[in-house]
Amino acid sequence: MNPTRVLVLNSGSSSVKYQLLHMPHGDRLASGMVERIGEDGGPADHDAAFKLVAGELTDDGVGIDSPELAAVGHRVVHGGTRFTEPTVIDDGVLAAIQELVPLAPLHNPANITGIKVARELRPDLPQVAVFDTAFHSTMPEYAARYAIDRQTADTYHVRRYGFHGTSHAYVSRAVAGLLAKDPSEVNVIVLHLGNGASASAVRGGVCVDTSMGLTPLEGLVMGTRSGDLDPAVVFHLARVGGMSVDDIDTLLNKKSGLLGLCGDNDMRNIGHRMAEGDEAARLAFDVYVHRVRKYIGAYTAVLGRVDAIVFTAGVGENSAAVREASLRDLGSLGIEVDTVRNALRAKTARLISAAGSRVAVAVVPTDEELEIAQQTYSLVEQ
Ligand SMILES: Nc1ncnc2c1ncn2[C@@H]1O[C@H](COP(=O)(O)OP(=O)(O)O)[C@@H](O)[C@H]1O
Ligand SMILES: CC(=O)OP(=O)(O)O
Ligand SMILES: [Mg+2]
Repeated sequence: MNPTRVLVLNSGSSSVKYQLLHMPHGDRLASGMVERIGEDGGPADHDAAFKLVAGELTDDGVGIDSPELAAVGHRVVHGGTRFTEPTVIDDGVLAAIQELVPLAPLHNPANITGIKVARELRPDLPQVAVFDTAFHSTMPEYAARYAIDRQTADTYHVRRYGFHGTSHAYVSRAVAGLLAKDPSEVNVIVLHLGNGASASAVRGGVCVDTSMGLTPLEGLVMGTRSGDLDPAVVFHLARVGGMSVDDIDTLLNKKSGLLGLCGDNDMRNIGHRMAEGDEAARLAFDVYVHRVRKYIGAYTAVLGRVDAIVFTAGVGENSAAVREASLRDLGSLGIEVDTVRNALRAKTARLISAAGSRVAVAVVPTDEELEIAQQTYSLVEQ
């Protein structure tokens, strides 16, 4: 009997999640999560978080020691142009992931820590990297290129890479299933609204544009990241504000977005504050939603025909208010939401569009861990 279990480590900017899955069906045997890394009440950093995770993994029941374990699958956020497929990690691959740290400073170091921890626990197992950037590698060059000097861009690898690709891939395929269609038949706008947030335009199962860029800073308003802004804001803050490049980096990545606008990066708290008439929370919400609407309009034009808009990740799956405000009065684009369906709380994939809506609107819980497990298993099974 070949081993049929896969352990998945998914570390994001503020959390580490793990799951043990039984393949090929993907039944979940164990799971856990460490959250609020670097915040009050949470572990100080990803090293501390992985110590906690390693402790749980060596406990009875989770089975890091199990002979049934076939591989460990790791979410790796930045794969550059080199990694567009799931990859077995050797020292050369690890060094390449390390070289990409400047392009994903909040993420790749944590992914490397996870790889090292898993290697130490099970040096005998294949460790597989599944890259956030991979699904976006199919973007046409005119979508991936920034309009700057080509030679400079090429020398410094400056281009749109896109992130959350594992989620965009999973969710765009799942929504096709919900519509009883093959992924190749549907054009989808995916809105991954978590702590990090990104939109993508997926034509027939292939990504043709996405909102995140060289790094996971561009695009939508996020928990602590600004998303799109005039690049001259950076020069202005340096020249007139006297801020260093590192200060500005920290400002835009960690002190902006919802947090910068109203002091709160959690959409739940923002909802409570809005209910009490808090003006700053209302403005943060309005800025956030306005940006989502702009990307829906942009990707509608990019795709030409849109079959489905799908919301996923913490905010997208749970905030009926964000979904409602993002799609309000878009009947001219063929988008009509059923307010009752939208307000229902559920943990399953579901349609929330009105019966006559030309564009289907759906909520699909993302499952990056299952997607990583499947990609990992199909690589090591051969
Ligand atoms: N019930 C809810 N209503 C509104 N927002 C929610 C709810 N539950 C979670 N969220 C939002 O989801 C965010 C986290 O999303 P998640 O996808 O788990 O983030 P990440 O994986 O990027 O760390 C939180 O910041 C919170 O604002
Ligand atoms: C790429 C990215 O932003 O990831 P996360 O949402 O986990 O921070
Ligand atoms: Mg996430």
